[in-house]
Parts: sequence; structure tokens; C-alpha cells
Amino acid sequence: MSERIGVIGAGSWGTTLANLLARKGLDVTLWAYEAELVEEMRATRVNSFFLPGIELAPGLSFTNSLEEAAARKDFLVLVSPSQVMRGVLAQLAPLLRAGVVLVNASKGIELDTLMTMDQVCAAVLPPEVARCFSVLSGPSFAREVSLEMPTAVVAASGDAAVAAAVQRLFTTPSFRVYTNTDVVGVEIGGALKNVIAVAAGISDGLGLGHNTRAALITRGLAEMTRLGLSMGAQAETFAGLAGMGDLVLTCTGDLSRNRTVGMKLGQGMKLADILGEMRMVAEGVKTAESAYRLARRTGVEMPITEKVYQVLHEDKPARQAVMELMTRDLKAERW
Ligand SMILES: NC(=O)c1ccc[n+]([C@@H]2O[C@H](COP(=O)([O-])OP(=O)(O)OC[C@H]3O[C@@H](n4cnc5c(N)ncnc54)[C@H](O)[C@@H]3O)[C@@H](O)[C@H]2O)c1
Ligand SMILES: O=P(O)(O)OC[C@H](O)CO
Repeated sequence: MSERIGVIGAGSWGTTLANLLARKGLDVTLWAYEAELVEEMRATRVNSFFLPGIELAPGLSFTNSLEEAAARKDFLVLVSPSQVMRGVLAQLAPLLRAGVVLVNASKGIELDTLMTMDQVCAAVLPPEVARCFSVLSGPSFAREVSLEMPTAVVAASGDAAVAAAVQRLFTTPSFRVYTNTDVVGVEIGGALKNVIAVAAGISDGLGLGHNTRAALITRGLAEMTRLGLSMGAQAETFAGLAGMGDLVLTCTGDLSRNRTVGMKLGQGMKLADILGEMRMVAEGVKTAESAYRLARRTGVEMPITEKVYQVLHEDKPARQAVMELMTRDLKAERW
């Protein structure tokens, strides 16, 4: 392969994906928002800000210029946090050529507009550029991927040929990529699992047990699926890697930033203090509000999301939120 690839965002996931491609011998340019991070990666070939201890492959080059990262590329991997994606895309829009394959690897719902990342791309980019959109999602902690621990993810696009191209691009012996055509389902699964992971963290932080966590995962999946279906997603996507797969990982894995935020809340810390000591992004904090508002707008019942929103943003005590969830009206089990 002789593809030229730009990766936009040098956080832990952007750096990991760029490094995975460079390890395959591909020509990859990684754009970092922080100029000093570019200097550091050039000098040391390590991203100590976001991915310490992982050596970066020789074929990987670094830039603080979006033009250098994006111009004349065949694939552009978008890995900026979802709440800043629109601003980054607006700067990229005049630089992109028709036919470049866009790969969104960011997981969130924009707070101001309640749009998923495919919708933000369609709104900001010229139609001939936004057409080749795909989303890469699934259970994938950056550090484990960097250490080449076997991982399976999904590449979704409305155009099966684009999904197949992304599958070929990213596949390695330790990174297995499935294709899917349900962009909405994959976007919604990746975004909402972060909210449920905050809930699972709160439960763990309160000292509740495995029963509670299993209930949150299962009923969390039900409400994720309900919202997805109301937006045109397919139910089976939520049983797959971008749904249940990522939900299980993020609700149980100690590496999850979203679960960690929840744990600290459950232990009594204030959100502002938790976020104040984090350099990395926990997308579920803002997506909890996006999802809560989407649920109200669409009339979809999302009780766990509602309680996470209230604990995060309305100072509801975590124990009260648990009690309110447990004493809701009794009902039949259903999606
Ligand atoms: N880390 C993972 O394991 C992982 C795995 C899959 C998906 N993701 C998703 O990838 C996306 C990026 O997360 P990450 O973990 O790579 O980031 P990170 O938390 O490691 O780092 C934060 C990132 O935000 C960037 N940033 C901060 N302010 C910015 C601004 N104003 N404009 C542009 N960029 C800015 C930083 O440069 C850095 O790239 C998120 O949506 C996340 O959910 C992460
Ligand atoms: O660390 P988190 O909670 O942002 O999760 C990272 C990835 O999304 C897991 O698939």
C-alpha cells in the first residue's frame, strides 16, 4: 500500500492509531493541537503527554500544521474530542480534496447541536468531501492497542467499499476490523457507552457490587438501543462491538477515563475537582447532557442517562440517584 494518511489529534487514541499505521510501514502524519507536543515527539519519539512509555514508529511524522497533516491525503483519521471536532473540521474544510476517506474515531455527541460526528462532518464539510465518511469504533483502550494486545473493532460506512477500505487499512495481526453499514448505530453506541460507564464507575465508587454493575450494563444497553432505534439505527449493532462490546469494556476496565470519573464521583469528589486533575478527555461528562437532551427531545426513556446527567450536572447525590432508579415504576423487561 502507498496511501498517505493524516491523523488529526495526538491524544492517546490518535497517537495509537497513527502509530499502528506507521508500524505497518505506511506514510503517516500526526497533527497535534499542542505545538510543544510536536516538538517533544520529534525529539524523543514518545508522546509523554497522552501515551507515555510507547515508542513511536520511524514512519510517523509530526506537525502542528493542519495543512501539512491534511493536504493531499488519501485517508484522514479524525480523533479530536467530539466537543472541539466542529472547530477542527471548519479549519480542515478548505484543505480537503474530494475522495479523501474520512475515518471518525472520536466518540461523543456535540452538546450545542446534539449532533453525532457524522452529522457534524456533513454540516461542516463540502458534500463531495463528507460523502466518503466512516466511523471506527469498538472496545479499544489505546494502551492495550499500543501494546498489540488482540483487539476487535468495527468500521462503519454507508458505502460498503469505504468500510472495506478502512478495514484493510487498519487491520493487523493484533487489530481485527469488522465492517458494518450502520453508521448511526455505531456512532450512538460509541458515544452512549461512555455515559453508562460513568454510571458503572459511580456504582463502584459507592462500594456497590457486581449485581449492580451487571444491571447497569444490561439496562444501559437497553436505553442505548432505544435511543439508537429512534434515530434510525439497527438493533443488532448494539449487540456488537460498538454496542455491548465497548459497553462491557468501559464499564469494567480500570483504564477507562469515564469509569474513573464516575468512581471519583461515587467516592464523594466534586466534578470540577475531578476534571481539574485530568489532562485527558472523559467524553461521557458532556455526552451525558447531550444524550439526556436528545432523550427528552425524542421522548425516549433513558433513566440511567438521566440520573448520570443529574449527578454530574445538577449535584444530585449519587446514593439518591441509585435509590430513584431502583424505585421507579415496575415494568416488563423490554428494550
Ligand atoms: N483513549 C482511548 O483509549 C480511546 C479509544 C477509543 C476512542 N477514543 C476517543 O478518541 C477521542 C480522542 O480521545 P483521546 O483519548 O485520544 O484524547 P486524550 O484524552 O488522550 O487527549 C486529549 C486530546 O484533546 C486534544 N485537545 C484538547 N483541547 C483541544 C482543542 N481545543 N482543540 C483540539 N484538540 C484539543 C488534545 O490535543 C488531545 O489530543 C475521544 O472521543 C475518545 O472518546 C479514545
Ligand atoms: O477511557 P475511556 O472511558 O474514554 O474509553 C476509551 C475507549 O472508548 C474504550 O473503547
